[in-house]
Amino acid sequence: MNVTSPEIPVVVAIDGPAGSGKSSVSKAVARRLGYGFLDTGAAYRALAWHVQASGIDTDDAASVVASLASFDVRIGTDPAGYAVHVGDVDVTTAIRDPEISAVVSRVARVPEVRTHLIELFRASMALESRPGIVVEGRDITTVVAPDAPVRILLTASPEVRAARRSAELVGSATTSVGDALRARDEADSKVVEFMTAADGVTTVDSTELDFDQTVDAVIAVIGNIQPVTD
Ligand SMILES: Nc1ncnc2c1ncn2[C@@H]1O[C@H](COP(=O)(O)OP(=O)(O)O)[C@@H](O)[C@H]1O
Ligand SMILES: Nc1ccn([C@@H]2O[C@H](COP(=O)(O)OP(=O)(O)O)[C@@H](O)[C@H]2O)c(=O)n1
Repeated sequence: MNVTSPEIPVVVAIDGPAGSGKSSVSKAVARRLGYGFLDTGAAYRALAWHVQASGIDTDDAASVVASLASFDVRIGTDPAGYAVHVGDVDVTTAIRDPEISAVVSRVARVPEVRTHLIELFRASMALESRPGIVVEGRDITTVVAPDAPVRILLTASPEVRAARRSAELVGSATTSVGDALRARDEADSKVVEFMTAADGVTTVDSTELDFDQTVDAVIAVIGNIQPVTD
């Protein structure tokens, strides 16, 4: 019998550049461990969607900040039934559109946006009812949850990341996907550091690993730090 079930869920913090496998690997890790899963990038994407749906220019920072008042976002933490809603609209698929990818960095660079969303992430982490939660993004290991017991930087070479992402986008050439990823990483890097591991953060490089090997590598890092229970 488990009489020591923690009130505060164990946080596994994972950061990395676009296409490194953060969402898919984190979701698989969460499923295996019976943990929750929080995709923080989805919140920034959902805000970019909301801003565009409201007819606001994503470059107009003051209007983007004002739009936070009507930004009713819900991101589930069930890794098996992952969905993102803004109000009543299911935007799970729409926020993956390359059109959103092209503008999301513009809303993510606004300090008031980051403060607002970080509060939402911390509230969601605190409310998690499973024994742990895998939280992935760009600044989880450094800003959102710097005290997390497990902190990982998931990387892969730019060529491999572009190839993986273009395989998902039917009809997109690897070179144009690679250019778009590079441009987004460059824009995001001006706001948060996620290309190199901060002190105490373990790097998992998936360039030479297949998907299952990458999940195993992340589980191994978690297992090294805290006992993994069924
Ligand atoms: N180690 C891996 N080997 C092969 N494909 C992978 C690996 N990790 C992730 N993928 C695939 O690469 C694509 C991009 O992964 P994703 O999780 O969306 O990355 P991110 O969230 O970092 O942008 C997905 O189709 C995913 O299934
Ligand atoms: N913790 C985070 C997560 C995402 N983001 C922003 O949100 C965007 C989309 O994140 P994402 O994780 O969905 O992107 P992918 O790496 O999956 O393509 C990033 O390009 C960043 O601009 C952020 O600023 N901080």
